[in-house]
Amino acid sequence: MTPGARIQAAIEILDAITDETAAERALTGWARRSRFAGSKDRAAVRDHVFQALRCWRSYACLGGADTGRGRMIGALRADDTDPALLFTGVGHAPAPLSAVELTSGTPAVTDADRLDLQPWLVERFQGSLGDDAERAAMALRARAPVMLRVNLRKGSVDQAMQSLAADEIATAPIDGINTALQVIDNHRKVLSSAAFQNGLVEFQDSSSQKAMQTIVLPAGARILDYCAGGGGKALALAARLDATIYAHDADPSRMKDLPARASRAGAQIRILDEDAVARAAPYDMVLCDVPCSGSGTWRRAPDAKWRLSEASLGALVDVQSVILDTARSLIAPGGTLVYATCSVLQEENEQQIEEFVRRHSGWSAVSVARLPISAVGDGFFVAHLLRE
Ligand SMILES: C[S@@+](CC[C@H](N)C(=O)[O-])C[C@H]1O[C@@H](n2cnc3c(N)ncnc32)[C@H](O)[C@@H]1O
Repeated sequence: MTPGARIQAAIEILDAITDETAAERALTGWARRSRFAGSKDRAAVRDHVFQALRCWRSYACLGGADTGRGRMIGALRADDTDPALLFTGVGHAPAPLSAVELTSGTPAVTDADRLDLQPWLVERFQGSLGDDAERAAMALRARAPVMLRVNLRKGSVDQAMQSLAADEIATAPIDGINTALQVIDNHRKVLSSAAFQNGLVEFQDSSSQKAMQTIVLPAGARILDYCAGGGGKALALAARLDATIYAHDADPSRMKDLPARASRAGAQIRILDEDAVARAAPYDMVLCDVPCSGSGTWRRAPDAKWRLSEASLGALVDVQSVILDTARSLIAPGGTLVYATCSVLQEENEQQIEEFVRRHSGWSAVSVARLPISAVGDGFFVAHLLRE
């Protein structure tokens, strides 16, 4: 496909997303209809679509229209590229710019347009992040880094870097996180690399790695990952701690890849259903990596930034507090409840912790940490609650 044809494909997919089709579904639908597109074409079209989703409002301003076409015109202008170079009408490229399109389009002015946030969320985002709000919102407008966690049970960071390099994947260590490697080049080769296949590396954002490193427990401790999902956090704990690790999720299908991931990593993780969770209680530590708005990770899943509503945020906050209250009863005296979100919003973070401590006597927050959205990590929140 020519660069222009890729833009035209992105325009069509963005229009489908505007019509309420989920981004992944719109991309898959296009790929299925476009057998002529090679893997590089598909990757390039996906990149266009995801970048336009990150900058949905500001690109529409720059392009002068709230449409897929307007957004792709805006995307090129944001990149200091003259859209006329690609909107040629030749082959499968988009039609040339009309007289109106040539003169319309202005830089974003309102906070919602400039920061690429929903208008109702701007104040809450600013209230939650204070002086960091502008920088954080801008960081969410750019592509996320690709991060790996080195499984130190399988080898050192140097060995991981060498093994990945042998598969033509360039990586760089991250200061202050002794397991994190940023993929600099060829990230699409990681899945088939020897280092990944042998369990020496796993995909995991550096903030999640850092948050899991705050958990220190003696050998033999019993840990429950209560919202295990794909098991990324449980695997990070298994790689560091000589503990017995259990995993549970209200939706067991979310854990379907966990046995294979654990076996690659050489880790033992026992999956428990709801009854088994209660039978195996109490635990020394229960990790609640709760469902959340994902606002710290919106550059990875940018459509979630536009799907969140005040009502759905409120429902998430309710689910989070129910999970906290349930997990509390599973913890042994002297044990810890670790609460984590990949959100930067106070109502999902500090406020949840304050309200939990207010609701339940005998519990105290012994540490609360916010990890910022940065060039090397997602926004993350982790709090340790001690059962006295
Ligand atoms: C943020 S994700 C977990 C991600 C996972 N820890 C990881 O590292 O890959 C939240 C998970 O919580 C699960 N969940 C939602 N409500 C729950 C509940 N009431 N009890 C337990 N798990 C729940 C969801 O199915 C989802 O898999």
